[in-house]
Amino acid sequence: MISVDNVSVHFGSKVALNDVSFSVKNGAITSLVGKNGAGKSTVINVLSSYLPRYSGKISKQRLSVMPDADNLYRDMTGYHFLKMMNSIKKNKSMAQTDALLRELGIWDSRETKIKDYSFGMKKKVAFIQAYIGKFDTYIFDEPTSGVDYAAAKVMMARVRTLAEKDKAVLITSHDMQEIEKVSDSIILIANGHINSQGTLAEISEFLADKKLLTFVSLPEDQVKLVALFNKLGYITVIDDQTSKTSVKNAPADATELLQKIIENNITLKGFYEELPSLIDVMDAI
Ligand SMILES: Nc1ncnc2c1ncn2[C@@H]1O[C@H](COP(=O)(O)OP(=O)(O)OP(=O)(O)O)[C@@H](O)[C@H]1O
Repeated sequence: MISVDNVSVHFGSKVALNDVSFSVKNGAITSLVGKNGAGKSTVINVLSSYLPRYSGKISKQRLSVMPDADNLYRDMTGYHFLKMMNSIKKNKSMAQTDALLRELGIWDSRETKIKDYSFGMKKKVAFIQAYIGKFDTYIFDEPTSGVDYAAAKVMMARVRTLAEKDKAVLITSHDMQEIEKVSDSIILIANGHINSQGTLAEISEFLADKKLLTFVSLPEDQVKLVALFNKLGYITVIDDQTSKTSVKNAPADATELLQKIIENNITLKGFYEELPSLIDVMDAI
């Protein structure tokens, strides 16, 4: 668990974080999302104690932080470095490290010096270093940037395992689709302020006009369905290839609308709500 209350950070006259409050709960993946310069690294640096000067209150438990890929021991081999970290973290065996090296596809390069690794290979070593050991809270700053798709999937599955073990996990990423997929809670940061924190449904509430309620009808019923929606004053988006009709200004409770559809003898194959995407949210803040 991390609890950040009214934290501010100044770099000279520049206010990097302005009265920031949020929490990172156990058993969940929390993502910190914001544009370049929003304040994500400053949050992580202050949590990791790299920035000792701040005002406000931070409560945290034993923390493991993924290091910067360029801050690893350059002259050691990946394996030598991880063996050293494994022993510092008092792990009894290398089993977990070996498994991760294999899963992330760098087992065969383990005896190569870190300075001769590609950026993505360094990120993998940095991820493993943060992952091994027993901590309460884990911070992964852009773990998958520059990492191949297969390895990024492995990383995110491993991050999920930590949350399932009731650890608190904070990650950052510029990959909005990845964030949407993995996050239990999203913290939106903009210009050093926390804009909002919650699930995608919660943080996108202000974009209610972008929410769509989509109905899948029999192809022959679509014209009737569209006519009904128009009669009821709804704005529709029609896809006649898939027989999907979406309603833009749908009510929060669709019960009455469904009753009207049934009364008009229209057969539905399904209906579902489409939330605004995280990209829509980012575009709007
Ligand atoms: N050491 C520093 N000295 C002065 N200003 C700084 C320093 N570090 C960060 N800043 C400023 O603080 C603000 C927040 O920067 P930060 O690095 O936290 O952003 P970020 O969200 O991590 O961005 P990115 O996505 O580009 O990594 C920016 O305006 C940046 O210019």
